[in-house]
Amino acid sequence: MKDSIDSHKNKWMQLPRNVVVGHGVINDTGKVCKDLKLNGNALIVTGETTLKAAGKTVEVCLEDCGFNVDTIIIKNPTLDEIKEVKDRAAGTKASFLLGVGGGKSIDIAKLASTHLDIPFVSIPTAASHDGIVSSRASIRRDNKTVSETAQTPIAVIADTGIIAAAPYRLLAAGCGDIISNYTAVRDWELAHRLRDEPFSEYASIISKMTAKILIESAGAIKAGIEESAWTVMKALVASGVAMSIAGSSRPASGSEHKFSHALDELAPEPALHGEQCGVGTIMMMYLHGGDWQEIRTALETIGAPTCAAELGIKEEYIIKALLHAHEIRPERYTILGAGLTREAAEKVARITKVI
Ligand SMILES: NC(=O)c1ccc[n+]([C@@H]2O[C@H](COP(=O)([O-])OP(=O)(O)OC[C@H]3O[C@@H](n4cnc5c(N)ncnc54)[C@H](O)[C@@H]3O)[C@@H](O)[C@H]2O)c1
Ligand SMILES: O=P(O)(O)OC[C@@H](O)CO
Ligand SMILES: [Zn+2]
Repeated sequence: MKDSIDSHKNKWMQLPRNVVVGHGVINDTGKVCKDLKLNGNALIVTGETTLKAAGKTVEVCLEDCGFNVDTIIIKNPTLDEIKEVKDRAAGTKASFLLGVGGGKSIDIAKLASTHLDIPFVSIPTAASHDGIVSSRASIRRDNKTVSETAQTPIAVIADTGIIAAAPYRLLAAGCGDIISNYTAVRDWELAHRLRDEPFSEYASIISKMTAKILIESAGAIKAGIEESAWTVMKALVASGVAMSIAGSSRPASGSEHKFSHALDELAPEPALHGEQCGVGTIMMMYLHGGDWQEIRTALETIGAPTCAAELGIKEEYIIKALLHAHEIRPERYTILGAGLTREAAEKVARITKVI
């Protein structure tokens, strides 16, 4: 039989099996793991703060359900720390990992479990990033941020009580990470048109719609309100699913993420990932000729930073990051093209009131 073009098509999409969101659901961690037929030894990957916020509770829940539990404290998603987690998991014969914390704990657990070929459960303690369900891990390699393919968590347990009690700055940062989908999709469309890059209509629509719903809900996102944690968590899950459908971070990461990654490399004290991406979105939307004021107003309404001073980053680093952003993942084509001139970088930052 003659092969048709369609018979060559092959796509592998990974999505989580259980997504459990709600007040107090952290107490169901053991039950969720049993439901997934996980057993044996568990390794919790968490940070110092998030151990107190949720890691200890996860430990107790798992032990109550008969699991042997070990915990490792991590700081940054570097190759060294990922190796430490893998060695510890091998030493304790862990049969699954749990990432409990912000984006860094989750990315480390995600990538280490992928390398070990064991399942991983994602337990976010803050709605600060959209890596909660994605099949990507953003890690540091030679002081550069790289995006690696990783497995999707087998389950997500998002306790809105814990997330709402976390510092509000984290929730506002998560909104910045979602709003950045607007420019990420515009960049992707551009790369599709100019470079014939593969493009997923479904992933792009989910990604844009998620940002749109969040912008429309901006006025209702407030500190200490659990409903706000729900709204942002739903958006982060949807954005992660868009990345899993695309099989890349393209629907959620474009020129604004390059700007944020450049700040991570250049600024002495970078701000939160989502905060930097939000500010980057204002400027990249200006470059795209879109409604950058809408982005700025939404971030302002939410209480997320919109300028260098609010990020706590000196203006010179904003310009440096704009000048170097295109060098980050050069294979990912965006509106930054081959780079901005200093004059253009200063102009975009001034017009959009970032500096
Ligand atoms: N894999 C992906 O698809 C993806 C998507 C978006 C972001 N990321 C990555 O995620 C990271 C950003 O995530 P992040 O902003 O959460 O960073 P993070 O993990 O460093 O967390 C930020 C801070 O919040 C604190 N924190 C978290 N929960 C808390 C709580 N309940 N109470 C008090 N403090 C709490 C942490 O201790 C930390 O100091 C970056 O490395 C970024 O590249 C990955
Ligand atoms: O691939 P990167 O640029 O790390 O992006 C992943 C994530 O930050 C998207 O919100
Ligand atoms: Zn991001």
